[in-house]
Amino acid sequence: MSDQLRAAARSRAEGPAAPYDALLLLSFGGPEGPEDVVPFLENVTRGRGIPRERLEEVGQHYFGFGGVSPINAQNRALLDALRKDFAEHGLDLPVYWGNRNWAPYLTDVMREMAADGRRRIAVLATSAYASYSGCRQYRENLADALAALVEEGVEPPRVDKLRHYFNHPGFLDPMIEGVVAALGGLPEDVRDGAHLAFTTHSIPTAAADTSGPVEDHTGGGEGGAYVKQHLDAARVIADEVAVRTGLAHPWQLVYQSRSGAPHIPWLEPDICDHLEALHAEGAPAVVMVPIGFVSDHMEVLYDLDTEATAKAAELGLPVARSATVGADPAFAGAVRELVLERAAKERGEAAEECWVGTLGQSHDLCAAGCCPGRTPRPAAAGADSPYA
Ligand SMILES: CC1=C(CCC(=O)O)c2cc3nc(cc4[nH]c(cc5[nH]c(cc1n2)c(C)c5CCC(=O)O)c(CCC(=O)O)c4C)C(CCC(=O)O)=C3C
Ligand SMILES: [Fe+2]
Repeated sequence: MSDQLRAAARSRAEGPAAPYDALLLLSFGGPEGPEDVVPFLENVTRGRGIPRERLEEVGQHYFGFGGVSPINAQNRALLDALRKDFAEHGLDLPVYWGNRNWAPYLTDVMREMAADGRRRIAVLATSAYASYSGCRQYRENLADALAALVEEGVEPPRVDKLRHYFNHPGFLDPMIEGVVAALGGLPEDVRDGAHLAFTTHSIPTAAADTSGPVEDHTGGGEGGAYVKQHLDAARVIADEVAVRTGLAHPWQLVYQSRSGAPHIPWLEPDICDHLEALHAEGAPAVVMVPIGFVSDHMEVLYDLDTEATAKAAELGLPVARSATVGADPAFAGAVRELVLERAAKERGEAAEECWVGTLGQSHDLCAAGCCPGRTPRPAAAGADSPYA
């Protein structure tokens, strides 16, 4: 009997997600009250050289929201959406949730999964693009969690990280809808001339240059896979919005939420400087499109909805901010497709590719040297993983 036949039989017997027996939603985490803010920021910035003043400033963003980050509520809503979508599609796959920087902590959830008998886990990170912060750092966190289990004498489950989904239609469709809706919410006299400002997290240009697989690395701050992937997603959204509205809105990729020391170059321009420049050249309105983020967390609610929106008001420039995917059913469906696609491949079956834009389907397994950190550390779920 061919391997292909055997795999198909196994999928029928064990379910379409086989060999996976669980999905783990892996996210950033955030404080749930004022007393959590400082320890959370210490978790995030341990050993990362963020200036004290920047930390105090960011702490104020959280205190301004009662010390509660919106990110955990967003992830709970996504968990519900995933469970609902899986149930509706007859996919019997338990979904767990763990974070890098706050409870429920990844290591605790991994221990719980092992105790529940989960042996082969598909991992969805709440970051759609390649970069150290958005990919390898999560893989290092997975390695740390597996190491903790080994230390405790627990057999570590196998973890596979699902591919980057920046160019998956289920990630882009809700944002296309969102931009069309945001344009519709602008005053009629400025709507047609509105610019689209696609925005994402700034990262050090050195990290951008070495983002993605080694063959995508660039020099001189040109941006590597991180910038390329964002440009690809932005172009798909802008083109589709043009089809939907019948107007080609001018667009640009810009950055936000810079931290780090001022003498270290980070990706620019900043969204606030961009709003100023657009205003100076006579743009009548701007839609800020947070393509770099999966949900309405603090980077979106503070840096865009509070800070950049205040900047625009000061300039007298009408702005709107379009929706992130959050718990949109289309995104939940995309996650299901990503799990089933990878499961099929792991069974040795052919899986249909699903992507839009020009870059093609992202790799399943990060090769050695992908998105390196400043100091080499063990990372799971990649070709250089010390785990099975
Ligand atoms: C690429 C990227 C994403 C997108 C991909 C992804 O989502 O993973 C992201 C997401 C997020 N970043 C977040 C929060 C923070 N990020 C910080 C610091 C940093 N982020 C960086 C990069 C990214 N960050 C970098 C290079 C630093 C410098 C320090 C370092 O090199 O590690 C700091 C320290 C203070 C500051 O300087 O801002 C905080 C508090 C939250 C939670 C929000 C909430 O609570 O709702 C989320 C989702
Ligand atoms: Fe961040």
